[in-house]
Amino acid sequence: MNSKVQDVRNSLAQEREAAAARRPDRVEAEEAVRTLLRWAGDDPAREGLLGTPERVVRAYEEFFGGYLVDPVDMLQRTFEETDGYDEMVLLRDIRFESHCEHHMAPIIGVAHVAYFPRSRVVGISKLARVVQVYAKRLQIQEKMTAQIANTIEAVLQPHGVAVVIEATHQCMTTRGVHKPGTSMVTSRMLGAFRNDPKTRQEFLGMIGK
Ligand SMILES: Nc1nc2c(ncn2[C@@H]2O[C@H](COP(=O)(O)OP(=O)(O)OP(=O)(O)O)[C@@H](O)[C@H]2O)c(=O)[nH]1
Ligand SMILES: [Zn+2]
Repeated sequence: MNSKVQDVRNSLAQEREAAAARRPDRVEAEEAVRTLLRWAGDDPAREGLLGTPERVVRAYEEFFGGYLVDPVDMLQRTFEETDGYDEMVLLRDIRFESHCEHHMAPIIGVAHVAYFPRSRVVGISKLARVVQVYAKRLQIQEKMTAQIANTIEAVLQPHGVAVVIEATHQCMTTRGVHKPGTSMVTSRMLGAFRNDPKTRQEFLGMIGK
């Protein structure tokens, strides 16, 4: 395993350990939901809300399940019999749901992920899985974009990686500044996508930009 991958792995393992140490138990988490229900002005003891803390805690396990998964593991199985395929591989319109770390409001959008294989290719679903792992955490879009690209680069060591994310932030559309219809676009280009304008153009053309 190369040292970049080892670095990514070590820091992820440390994050997971720290997260496990901080993690409250389920009873404590459910109590926190009751507190928020009272903060919203409602009565957690009324019939309709009795099961809500348990449901919210389960929903959180789903929304934030990405902390427990190692994205490096997902990219370990690669295939070498490609008959010399050395063009771009692009997975377009990977829909994702995330949550912003400022308001814990949904971020909903699509990611486009491309890479230029060196000698090995990865199962295409794994690119979508990497997006999903980083989405299922509290995020800002810039960081999520960089994490996806950096992980693919570190593990596959391709000639280049490009990630573009377009998303709607509900903290901007349903509260605060209230601007429905806005979307945020971020990109991270590495290797050939950063250095070669033609490659970058080809990629942007393929995702309709
Ligand atoms: N750069 C970036 N900003 C984000 C992202 N998600 C949410 N934000 C912004 O984070 C900022 C947090 O700003 P604050 O002023 O601390 O929070 P606030 O008082 O709730 O601000 P408003 O949303 O303007 O009401 C807001 O401008 C959000 O729009 C993201 O993924 N990237
Ligand atoms: Zn927000």
